Amino acid sequence: MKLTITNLNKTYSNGVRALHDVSLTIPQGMFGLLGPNGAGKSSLMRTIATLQEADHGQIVLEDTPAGTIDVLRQKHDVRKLLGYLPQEFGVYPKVTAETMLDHIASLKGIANRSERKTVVEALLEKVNLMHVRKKNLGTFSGGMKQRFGIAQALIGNPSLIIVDEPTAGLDPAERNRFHNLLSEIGENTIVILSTHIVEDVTNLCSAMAIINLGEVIAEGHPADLVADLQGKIWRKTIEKAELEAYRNDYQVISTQLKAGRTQIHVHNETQPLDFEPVEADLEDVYFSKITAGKKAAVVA
Ligand SMILES: Nc1ncnc2c1ncn2[C@@H]1O[C@H](COP(=O)(O)OP(=O)(O)OP(=O)(O)O)[C@@H](O)[C@H]1O
Repeated sequence: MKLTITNLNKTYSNGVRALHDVSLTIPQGMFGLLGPNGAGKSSLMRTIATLQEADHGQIVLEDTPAGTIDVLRQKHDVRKLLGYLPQEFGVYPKVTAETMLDHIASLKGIANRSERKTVVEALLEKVNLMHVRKKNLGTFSGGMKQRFGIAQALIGNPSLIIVDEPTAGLDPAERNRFHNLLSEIGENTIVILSTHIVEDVTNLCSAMAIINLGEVIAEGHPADLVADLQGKIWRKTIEKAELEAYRNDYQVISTQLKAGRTQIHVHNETQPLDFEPVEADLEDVYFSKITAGKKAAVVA
């Protein structure tokens, strides 16, 4: 399977251009869509999930059991293959996990009661919620709700799974548990993970894109994007008051407070005076792409 997005555009009625000529090729496996708040990630996820219309452009899902699917037109066919965990996943607080999953399974077309029971129990085991299956969803922690969310997304063995910012607000242990869960999802599946957390992509994704202000600003394998940046990231500890001057002279991609002083990373082809080299990581890739965009925006 392969998902190909071509020149997708969306401008909301208030004039916000959320997607601008977005073109992406998303292969099987875990794909990370990384971008800051407001970048357009949810708009793109909702469009792929057939929940909102694009103004123009194309999305095609190839090599599915049902052949090639035109996502923007064959919505019903997409929904049969789709598992979706939206950013705002509301749960009915007074319903138990087991009852809610059973209900969603029946909505997804599993009509046979005992088959539903088997499916629901297997999923509750998988997301480690079997012991709380009789508890009301309103009593669940953020992490438990997200694990419940992934359980409902997995009903019916979807081959296209979209999870929109699933780890925002989770503590490190829950995030780790969620990562393990996602990484267990089958290999014959496309999983699109939308996030603003670089670590999510570092840990999980074999392919990725960075989106900002509705545009794709980088695409590729995380390791290749990091390799492209090696030898171009430099570090220096400065006084906070000097920051503005450094910003004027260099592409400062990130700042970090260390023992009351400020450590900056800059992106530069050659070593600036008094800076030391840094081994680049995906965070440097992300910030160098995002700040390059910002600089261009300021100049324009
Ligand atoms: N229904 C809407 N009507 C008008 N503007 C919208 C609507 N939905 C989103 N936007 C705007 O479109 C832009 C992209 O929003 P979107 O939610 O797709 O971004 P995002 O990357 O998912 O960000 P976040 O992480 O904050 O959810 C933002 O400027 C947002 O305010």
